[in-house]
Amino acid sequence: MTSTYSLAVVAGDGIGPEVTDQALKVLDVVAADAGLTFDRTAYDLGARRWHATGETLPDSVLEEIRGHDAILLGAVGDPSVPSGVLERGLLLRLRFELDHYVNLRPSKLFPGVPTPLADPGEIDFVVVREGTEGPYVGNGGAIRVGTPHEVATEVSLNTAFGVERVVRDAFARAQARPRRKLTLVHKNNVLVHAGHLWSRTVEAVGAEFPDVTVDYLHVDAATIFLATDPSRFDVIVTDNLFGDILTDLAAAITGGIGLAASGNVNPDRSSPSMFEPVHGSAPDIAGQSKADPTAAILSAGLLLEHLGHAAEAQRITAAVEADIAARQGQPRSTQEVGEAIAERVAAEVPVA
Ligand SMILES: NC(=O)C1=CN([C@@H]2O[C@H](COP(=O)(O)OP(=O)(O)OC[C@H]3O[C@@H](n4cnc5c(N)ncnc54)[C@H](O)[C@@H]3O)[C@@H](O)[C@H]2O)C=CC1
Ligand SMILES: CC(C)CC(=O)C(=O)O
Ligand SMILES: [Mg+2]
Repeated sequence: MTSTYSLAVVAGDGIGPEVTDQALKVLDVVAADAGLTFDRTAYDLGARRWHATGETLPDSVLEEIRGHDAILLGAVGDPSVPSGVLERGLLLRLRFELDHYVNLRPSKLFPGVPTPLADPGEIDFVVVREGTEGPYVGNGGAIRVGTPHEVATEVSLNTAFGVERVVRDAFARAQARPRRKLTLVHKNNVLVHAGHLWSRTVEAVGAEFPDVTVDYLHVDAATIFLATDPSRFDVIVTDNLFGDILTDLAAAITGGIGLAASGNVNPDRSSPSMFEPVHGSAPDIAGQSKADPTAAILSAGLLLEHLGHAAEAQRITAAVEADIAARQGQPRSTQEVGEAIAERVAAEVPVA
């Protein structure tokens, strides 16, 4: 198995660099024990570069990044930059250009984690969010801007090809899990064109996975069940926008946004997959060492798993789980949390 990987690091804005530093610290410990090498290239992309050059993601940089084995991203977006410039021009461009059509967002309630739910039950599900289509493709426009007669559209794009490939991925993931259950979340009572495409696709692909139980929820009802009965979920497959919203809620019920990891996966491996926390750049706490780096650290674990190092990924999960169990609510800095998790990983017996 390959033991040297090239890793593109896009730390980004706000708390992005703070949490990414800690993720790299933990990754280095695991890598050293496992005999893995990550040749890292840091990319200066985000608000600073935009202010200095007007660039979000130059083509040449995109091509360089494309040549790596994987990408670790912090977060993107800054109040000094018009909303959408970096989110669309950098983050979404990476996801679209690198064909990250599976946005994988696991949610697990670790023992000892405070949750706002009185009776959470066992929470362990994964959201498979479509990553390259939906309302995020920029299929819209505006006329008569700034007038009382302004008209703005943002049309959701859903293709049979795009829906089928992500649904197929979600079924495969459901089949590999003990409960083998897949829930389609959409709004097919109102968004009938896109919704019916999703429903028909789930029905057709589902015929190839007879041992996976399938159900359906409208997205509004899904939010109810995430708050009242989250243990009913195993694999959720949904579109780009619904998945974005549902996974912030999923984070909130499983200990908070500081714990939620994600992978922007290209299952075909035709380009590098990108791993990042679910959260954003959190300008309200940036530069204060208050950010929880756990989500970034767990995202590095997802990166290891994607590269075929499941045992090493599990070492990170175990160290995080132990750290969370030991948290007594006392405030710790970003660096302290990262250091504590790195120490726990180092103290574990490495897998032979
Ligand atoms: N993947 C990405 O790069 C994303 C970027 N964004 C961008 O980030 C900027 C801020 O967006 P918001 O809507 O405020 O979402 P956000 O996720 O950055 O912050 C929401 C709330 O969660 C808190 N928070 C986030 N991460 C945390 C952490 N690791 N530890 C402790 N608290 C944490 C923040 O302090 C804030 O109160 C915007 O420019 C937005 O477009 C938002 C989401 C994802
Ligand atoms: C900033 C958005 C483009 C992304 C987002 O909120 C997310 O992927 O969770
Ligand atoms: Mg989001």
